Amino acid sequence: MTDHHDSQTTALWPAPFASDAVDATVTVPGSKSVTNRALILSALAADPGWLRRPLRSRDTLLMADALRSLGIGIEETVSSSSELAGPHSGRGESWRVIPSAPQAPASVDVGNAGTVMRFLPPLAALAEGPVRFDGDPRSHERPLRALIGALTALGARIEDGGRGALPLTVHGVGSLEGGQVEVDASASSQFISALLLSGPRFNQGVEVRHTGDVLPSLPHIRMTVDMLRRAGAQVDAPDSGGEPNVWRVTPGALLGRDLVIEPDLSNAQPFLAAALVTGGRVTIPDWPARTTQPGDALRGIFTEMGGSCVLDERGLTLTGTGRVRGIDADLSEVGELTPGIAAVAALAEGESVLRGVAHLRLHETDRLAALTKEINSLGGDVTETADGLRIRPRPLHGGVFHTYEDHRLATAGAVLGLLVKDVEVENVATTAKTMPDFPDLWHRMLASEPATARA
Ligand SMILES: O=C(O)C1=C[C@@H](OP(=O)(O)O)[C@@H](O)[C@H](O)C1
Ligand SMILES: C=C(OP(=O)(O)O)C(=O)O
Repeated sequence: MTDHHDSQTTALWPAPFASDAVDATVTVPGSKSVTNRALILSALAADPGWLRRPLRSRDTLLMADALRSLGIGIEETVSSSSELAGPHSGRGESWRVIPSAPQAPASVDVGNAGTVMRFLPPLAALAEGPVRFDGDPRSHERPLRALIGALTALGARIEDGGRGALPLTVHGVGSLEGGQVEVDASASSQFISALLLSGPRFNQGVEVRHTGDVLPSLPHIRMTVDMLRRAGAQVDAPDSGGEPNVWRVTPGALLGRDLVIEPDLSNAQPFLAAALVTGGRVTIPDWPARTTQPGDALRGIFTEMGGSCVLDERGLTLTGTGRVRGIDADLSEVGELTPGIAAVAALAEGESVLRGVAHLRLHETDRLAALTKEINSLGGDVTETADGLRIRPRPLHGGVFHTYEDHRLATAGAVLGLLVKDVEVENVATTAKTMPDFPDLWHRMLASEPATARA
């Protein structure tokens, strides 16, 4: 939770107050997690592939730029064809990825993207020469030690000054031996996803054994396994009859694919929350019938908190009654949903306890400390527990909601502002990490125009 004082980060956005129940259709942009996995898998493929309707945000542009600096071709095309854009979106963007062996020397800016700082070092180990990684000040504090240790055990040489963190340099020799490795991924599931994604290209493939006592964000590991299999990789996983806590990827070529990126269901959260807390109705088009995205759990969570959900050919529609119930929930599988759930819980009728999310202290900011401080500064009653938050609703008042360069803090502040007059969200532009159009989509939702994001 560091404070920043330049003019952009201190700019205040008056969060719109909802004088009526919202009633809107909101097309949300593509999934960050799917886009960045698709970029890695296409970069490692044997032939060119396409990403249709990729997310274009800070995290995905950083990934694309990093891959380009490693010699991978990524061409962006915009088409007005409604076929590519989908029925609800006016434009369609496609990225064509032309794979090649990763080139060094290269330099990678990871920003504050967990997916870039974790998924790219294993791929960089396949280059011949040094690849330097650095990023925002916060990236130096985010966990990386267990991944550095695992990659070193698999044959990579990594120079990190013993910090176990960024900045670091991966010195590749053109290939990586791979094989069996142990990793404690209790700080981030992304360590496991990182090793698996490049695993098909290691000489011996990879067998990853998680040794920690907890493992967060399991759906994100399932997403990795699912996308690897769709790209032609052979993967054994605990879910498909394998040993618990062990994942195995066989060496082999990956297919270049033509992939339509699903909407980001975690970024649908603030819009669904708006329907819930105002007693309105919001439809998110193109909600997938089957998905590994953790945001799909919102259907159950927001139903338990008082909404009702219908998934049909129009997409997912959440209808609220205006009454919001507190919840006692283990969010370890869906940690990235915590800030949005905390905002709704602060507006509920009863107490909430959110558990299983101690690792959020090492996300974009210390999310448990930030949510506690900011909701309490508006008059709330939030206390941190060892692994989460206890939230007792109180009448809230306006004030500045600081966001600590965390996109999900900014969207949580916007949800509070719907029911609390005069909330000002500091640095709403930080939503650009995963949803640059957020302020526009939010205003359009409130104006009850069907809102359309850049696809
Ligand atoms: O693999 C991914 O795409 C992600 C995994 C999760 O990370 P952690 O396991 O570090 O929480 C999640 O919070 C993050 O937003 C995206
Ligand atoms: C934790 C998150 O991001 P990252 O990919 O940077 O870990 C998030 O988006 O909530």
